[in-house]
Amino acid sequence: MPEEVEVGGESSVVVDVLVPVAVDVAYSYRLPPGLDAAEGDFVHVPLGTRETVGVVWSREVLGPGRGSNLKSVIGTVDLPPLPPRLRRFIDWVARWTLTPRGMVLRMAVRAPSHAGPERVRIGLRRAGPPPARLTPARIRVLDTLATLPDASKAELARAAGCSTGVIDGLIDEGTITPVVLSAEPLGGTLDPDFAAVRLEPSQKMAAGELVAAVTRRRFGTILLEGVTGAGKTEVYFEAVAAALRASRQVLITMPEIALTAQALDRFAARFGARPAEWHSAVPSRRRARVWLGVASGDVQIVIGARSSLFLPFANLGLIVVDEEHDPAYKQEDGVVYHARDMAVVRGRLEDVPVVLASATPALETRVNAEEGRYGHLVLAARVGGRSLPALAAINLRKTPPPRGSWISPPLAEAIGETIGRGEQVLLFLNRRGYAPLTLCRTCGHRFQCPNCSTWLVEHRFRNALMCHHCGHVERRPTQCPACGNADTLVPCGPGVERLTEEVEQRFPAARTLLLSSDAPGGAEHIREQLAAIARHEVDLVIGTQLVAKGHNFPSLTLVGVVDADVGLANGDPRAAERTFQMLQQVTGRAGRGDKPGRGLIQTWEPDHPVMRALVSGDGERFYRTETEMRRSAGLPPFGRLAAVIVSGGDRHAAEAHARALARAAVATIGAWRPAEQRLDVLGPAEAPLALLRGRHRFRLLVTASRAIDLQGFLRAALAAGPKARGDIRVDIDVEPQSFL
Ligand SMILES: Nc1ncnc2c1ncn2[C@@H]1O[C@H](COP(=O)(O)OP(=O)(O)OP(=O)(O)O)[C@@H](O)[C@H]1O
Ligand SMILES: [Zn+2]
Repeated sequence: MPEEVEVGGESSVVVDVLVPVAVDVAYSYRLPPGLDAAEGDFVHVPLGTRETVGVVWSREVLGPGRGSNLKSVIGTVDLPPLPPRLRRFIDWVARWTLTPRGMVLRMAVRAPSHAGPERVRIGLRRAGPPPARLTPARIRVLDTLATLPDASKAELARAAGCSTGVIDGLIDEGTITPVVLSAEPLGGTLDPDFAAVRLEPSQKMAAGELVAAVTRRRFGTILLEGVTGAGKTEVYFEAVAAALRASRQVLITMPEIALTAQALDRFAARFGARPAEWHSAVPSRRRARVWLGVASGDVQIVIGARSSLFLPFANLGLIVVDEEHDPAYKQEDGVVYHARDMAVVRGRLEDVPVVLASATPALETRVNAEEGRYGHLVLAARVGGRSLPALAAINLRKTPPPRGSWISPPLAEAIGETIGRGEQVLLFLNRRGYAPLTLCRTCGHRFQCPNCSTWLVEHRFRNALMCHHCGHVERRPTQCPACGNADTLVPCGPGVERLTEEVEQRFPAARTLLLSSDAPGGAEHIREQLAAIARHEVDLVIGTQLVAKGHNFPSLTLVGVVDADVGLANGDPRAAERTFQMLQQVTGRAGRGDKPGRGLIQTWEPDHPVMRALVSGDGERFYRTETEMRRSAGLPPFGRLAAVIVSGGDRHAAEAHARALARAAVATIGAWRPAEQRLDVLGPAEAPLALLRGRHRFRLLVTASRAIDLQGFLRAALAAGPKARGDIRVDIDVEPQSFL
């Protein structure tokens, strides 16, 4: 019984409990006699007519007679308390993003509610002699099983390229048998000295700085910038080793799930065991175990996607944000936050160093380093004396591809040469599917998404037209729905599927592989494919941005960028920076092994500053001009930006609300803008994606000097505006990365 509660029940303990729903306040509850809960504890509380689990955010003793009108806490929950630093982080993120605190809490506590035994896995093993009748499919299954022991039925069928029926037949004959496998361990003991690499002098210097930062145990952000293939990973692994030696936990974030998978293997090679993995594709029971292990300190290292920032580390010692420039670090739905920026905040609250690693840092990060807010370590050359790939532009105006194809003669020639030498080629096109647009040759009808203002993308393998924004799918008809003519529908423009078709026609002898995030089989399948590329079981890889970053394919010597202009056309202020980073990354996959590499960039605009910077290798100049442009326009990081997106099912209602909000915001400016400072409200304007998932969208943009309290202003402006009624929704995006 808590000591503050007198037996007579005169004074009482009141706790403020934050619940994981869309509210900002923590509700007050009375602790009934006999029950105690401290700050951070999980408790059952009544909420309206139901019961929910929340977290005690604060606790106080009230004088006699007070608090008696409050509802009581129902009971405590057997989970480790949420550490105070994580609670402060949740408060911070909520304030920064203008999200109700309960929503941020929800990201942090969703996992442990799924605790329980992990589902047993059933794997297959060879059990008896081959069957009397051996078909080609059966032989494939048995061969595949020899290399994939304990595979599940679905995995084996996919890897062997047959139906599960073939496997069932082999089970019936007793050749294969299913076995129950125990849950995978969370990760073995990591050994900081398991397989240390001999670092080169420049790596050694950088690693020394990082190790010193880990040993100091103080917050500080360090940009680790090194050209592609400079060996940055090995460098930050030294910092990880230092944290392990000091018995402190490490968080390494990756922008994409496919990258975490590859990182796990590399990690195991260096530290003797795999760290824990954390992202949406990890089964929920397993995620619950990781969450609990992180809270108890048993899990030493987590490699995860952005949501891993909200894990309850008991004893964090280091955060590494790999590929820190990657736009995928921005979460665009639910709580809208930038994981790289929030990693720096978490590091500050935990008082631990944060390492941002990239070959092409975000302009913001560069400026932070130049202005001394971040430390800056540079690896100027590739390891092992390897040279960076030689880059050249292919002017599509001068040497266009033949009609109906996408590979220009110079690129085709280079591909032929490279494969002829027994080396690998990567063709990069950042467009999923077969064709980005389908139209009727007779009447000009274009297939549009019924819910979004976008064209439907043809996916030929699935025989479907799909919307990449809302997931709408329809069958590709044989007749035009507008004019009724048969066989008049034509695909326009290339996607990776169409490019693959061309490649297979033009290089029939090459072993070709299409790597796309929407292929069936998910992360595990992609991991197998990446490994097959690294083992040189493939000559020609066609891929979207999935292959652009982080990977190390030793035999790859030619990267062809099929359409370098794709990302430049939209009105995004970061379009040039993004394109530069993406092309630098993808061409940086070439020449990482023993043979030198090259990159050929197909473009209609060879004189564009981005292409010039790439080809001349003068990234510095590009960054300088971009930085000056941002500075003179007052754009981030030299000014602040927030987008307010008003949406609703009814176009007029959404527009009217956006206008009223804009008026209220403009009327609020005066009170928030000190003399000499800039604070402006622009719009509303119809969003470029005017219709998304059936909702009409209008955007306001708020721009301000750095010194302005942008969040304070937004809060005041929203409070002064009309209440959102009906299905009208107002979403705030602080420091937007997307302007759609
Ligand atoms: N000191 C070293 N000695 C030998 N090999 C090394 C050394 N450092 C790194 N390597 C190897 O060089 C390759 C490239 O290193 P790494 O992947 O760390 O580069 P990176 O800078 O992270 O590249 P990117 O930014 O392009 O992903 C890897 O195969 C790595 O194992
Ligand atoms: Zn859609």
